[in-house]
Amino acid sequence: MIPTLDMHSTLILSLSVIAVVIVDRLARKKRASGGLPLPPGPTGLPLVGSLFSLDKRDVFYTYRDWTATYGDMVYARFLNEEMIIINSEKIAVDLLDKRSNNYSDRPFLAALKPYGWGFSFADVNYGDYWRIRRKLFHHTFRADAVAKFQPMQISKVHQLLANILECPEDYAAHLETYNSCITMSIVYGYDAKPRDDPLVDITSKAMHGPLKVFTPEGCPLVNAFPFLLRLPTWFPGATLARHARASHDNIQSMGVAAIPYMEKKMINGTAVPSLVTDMLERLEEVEADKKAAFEAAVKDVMTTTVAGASETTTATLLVFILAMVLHPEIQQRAQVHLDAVVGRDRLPEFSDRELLPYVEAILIECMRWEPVSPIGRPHTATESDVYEGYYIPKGVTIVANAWAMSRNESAFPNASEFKPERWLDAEGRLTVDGPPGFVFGFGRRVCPGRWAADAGIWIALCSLLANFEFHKAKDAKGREIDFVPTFTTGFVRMPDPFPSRVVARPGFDSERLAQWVRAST
Ligand code: HEM
Repeated sequence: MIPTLDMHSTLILSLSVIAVVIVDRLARKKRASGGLPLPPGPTGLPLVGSLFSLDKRDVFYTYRDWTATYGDMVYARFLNEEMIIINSEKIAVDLLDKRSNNYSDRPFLAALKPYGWGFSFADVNYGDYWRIRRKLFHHTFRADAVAKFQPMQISKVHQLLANILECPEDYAAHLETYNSCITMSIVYGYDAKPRDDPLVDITSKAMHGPLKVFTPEGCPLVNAFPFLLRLPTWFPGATLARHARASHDNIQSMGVAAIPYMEKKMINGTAVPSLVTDMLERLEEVEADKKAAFEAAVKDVMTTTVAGASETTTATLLVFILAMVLHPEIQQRAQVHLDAVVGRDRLPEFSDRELLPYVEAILIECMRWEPVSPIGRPHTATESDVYEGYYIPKGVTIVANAWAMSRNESAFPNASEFKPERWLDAEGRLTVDGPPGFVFGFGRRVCPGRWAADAGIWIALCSLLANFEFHKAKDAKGREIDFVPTFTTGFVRMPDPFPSRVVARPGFDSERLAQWVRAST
């Protein structure tokens, strides 16, 4: 949510400037469209467009509701930003996947650099600058490279189980620590403490908050009034500038926090394989005059990785716990499967995965049921285009509404229900080989961290199910507390805290865990 802005005095002046810009842009578009119509959409108000029609918390509801009136591809304007919202997976695939040479760019975000997020290759324009960074990232995170992280992911899962045994009510914080520890290990080879680790804390502080300004309703506002980001922080009403400065400082601290650790490890020869060591090996092959650019790209990749991984995986595991609390029968059924395959005298391993289709279906259904990235990341059209007779203007922001796609009743009957069986045939075999495409985005910008994410989520989900039960919390009279789930807002959406109880399954305690861990190493 955008911080409340004290900007009435500047608003009128700025609106008149925008009015000129809008009139000019619309006139140009009319001329360039060759008479073809824009996709249908709400008319909106003069100047502000449809900005005030959006759901205050979750814009994807409004976007989806527009489908009933305007169809699956909706054109809307927010201030001077034009947007095409895609509510169907087929259209998203047709445009963002099949015509990815035209739809791989990102829209301009005025807040990006002032907030300290200039490092993020997830947000830069499509071109060589992005390509170099994505290639470096891919080198460490491609499907056939991530298996090398499995032993580390297993050991972090053991820590997660120990943390939850010790303090079950703090499971959300333990999940966040689990994911941060994995990311720190992959990026820096850093062995984070299971609790209160300084580097994890710095990272968490840097990641929380700024994501909320990079929202579809936030961006047009900030893009239209970029000077608000640059006001002196002492200026009355300079809330946005203060937020930006704080975020910038936090990102700076995060960027340098791991360096002393890495230097020490390098000097004494104890650095473990990581993205950084991978990159340093490659640095040796880089020509002298290109080394500085390569190092800059590596720094961007490191920080983007930490950012990309920061909330998404935790959010998915929280959705899983929510689903288990709401559906005890599904939880029990999964535990029967787990007990049959893993037994009750060891911890789950990656090699169990193929034998656990029901657990796999739970994971896929978690990702479909409440997509943690409900509107993905915006793309933009590099050149004007035509789709099914509609004109798509160059530079228009394209939003693929994953949440609407997850609610497609013809693909997912009773879509708002959590039903792992939708991914299984009558014999209990999986009918798909992964979550639906909209979960991880589209085309050349599709999430490149999905294989690492998938492994980290699967082993945690499986280990938690095998060893804990998830229930609704009880009131003073011992009755279960019913609740309606609510979710955070922003690019990453996760369940708000809900009344729950996590208890170890019979026979599982710290002694047993220590025994199993010893036996598995
Ligand atoms: C459940 C977990 C995750 C989900 C649901 C998710 C989802 C997404 C989505 C929807 C996008 C935008 C795709 C598009 O533009 O169409 C994205 C981009 C990205 N993700 Fe993920 N992600 C997850 C985990 C991760 C992890 C663990 C990492 C890092 C290790 C990561 C790194 C990135 C990066 C770097 C991009 C930007 C790609 C680019 O612009 O070229 N993600 N992710």
